[in-house]
Amino acid sequence: MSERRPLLAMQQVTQAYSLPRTALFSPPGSFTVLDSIDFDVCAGEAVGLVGESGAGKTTLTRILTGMERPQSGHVLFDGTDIWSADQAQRASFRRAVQMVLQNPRSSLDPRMRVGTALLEPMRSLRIEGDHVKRLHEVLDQVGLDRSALERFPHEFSGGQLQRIAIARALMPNPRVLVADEPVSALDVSIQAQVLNLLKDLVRDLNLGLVFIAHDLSVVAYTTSRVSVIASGRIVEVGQPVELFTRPTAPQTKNLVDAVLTVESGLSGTAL
Ligand SMILES: Nc1ncnc2c1ncn2[C@@H]1O[C@H](COP(=O)(O)OP(=O)(O)OP(=O)(O)O)[C@@H](O)[C@H]1O
Repeated sequence: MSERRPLLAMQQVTQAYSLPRTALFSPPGSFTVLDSIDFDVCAGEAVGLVGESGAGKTTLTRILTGMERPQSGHVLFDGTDIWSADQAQRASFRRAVQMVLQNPRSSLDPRMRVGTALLEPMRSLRIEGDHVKRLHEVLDQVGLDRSALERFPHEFSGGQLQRIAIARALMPNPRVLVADEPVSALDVSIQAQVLNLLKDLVRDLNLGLVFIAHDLSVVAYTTSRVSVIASGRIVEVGQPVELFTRPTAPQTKNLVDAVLTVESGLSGTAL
C-alpha cells in the first residue's frame, strides 16, 4: 500500500479553554476541547468528520484553517508548520485552504452583486491577475451562467446560492476546501446536486475536501474516509460504509443508533 502524503494535517493537536474561577482564591480551571488530535487530508481525497454536537468539530475546523492557534501540536500544510512558517508561506496557506459554510443566505451579503462577492477573497487575500478570466473559469466549474455575476443573492435558489458560495471559495485557486455542513440548509432534492459538484471538484481539480456533516448518509456518499470525534478525541477512523455498518467505538455506534431512531420515528409518523 502506498504511503499517504497529506496536504493538510493536524498532528497531536490539543486545545483547552480556561474556565472562570469558581471561588475568589480557587485556581482557574480549564476545559480540553481537543485532545491529541491527528487528522489529515490528501490532494484528490474527500475526508469526513462526524460527531455529536459539542464534540469539537468547529474547533478542529478553526484550527485546521489557521483561524485559531492550538495550544500544542502542529498544523502542517505541504509539510510546513503554518505557525512557524514565514510570511510568504502563511499567505500561500491562506489562499490554499478555503471554507464553505452551511448557509449561503447568511454567508453572502444580500446587497452585494454576485460578481462583487466572488471578487471579495481576491481583494482580501491580495491576489493579482486577470480576475474576469478567473470569474468565468470558476462559474464554469460550478455550473453557473455568467449572467449570475450581475445578479443579487435573493434572485437565486438555495442550491444555486451554495454553488455561488463554492465558487467564492474556489476563486483563490485553493488546494483544500473545508465544508462545514454544506448541504444541511438545502432541500433534500437538491442536496445530491451540490454533493456531486463537490465530488467532481475533488476529482477534476485534485482538491482535498474536509467534509463535516451530521447526516451520516451524506458523509458516506461524499467521502472515502471518515473520522469520528467524541469529547475532543478521534475515536474511530475508517471507510464510511464499513464504519457506519460495523461501528467499533461506542460513540460511533451511538451516532448510527441516533439515525436509526430518527428514521424509525419518521416511518412511524408516516404510518
Ligand atoms: N472559546 C471557547 N471557550 C470555551 N469553551 C468553548 C469555546 N469554544 C468551544 N467551546 C466548547 O468546546 C466544545 C466543543 O465545541 P465545538 O463548537 O467545537 O463543537 P461542535 O462539535 O462543532 O458542535 P456543533 O456540532 O454543535 O457545532 C463545546 O463544549 C463548546 O462549548
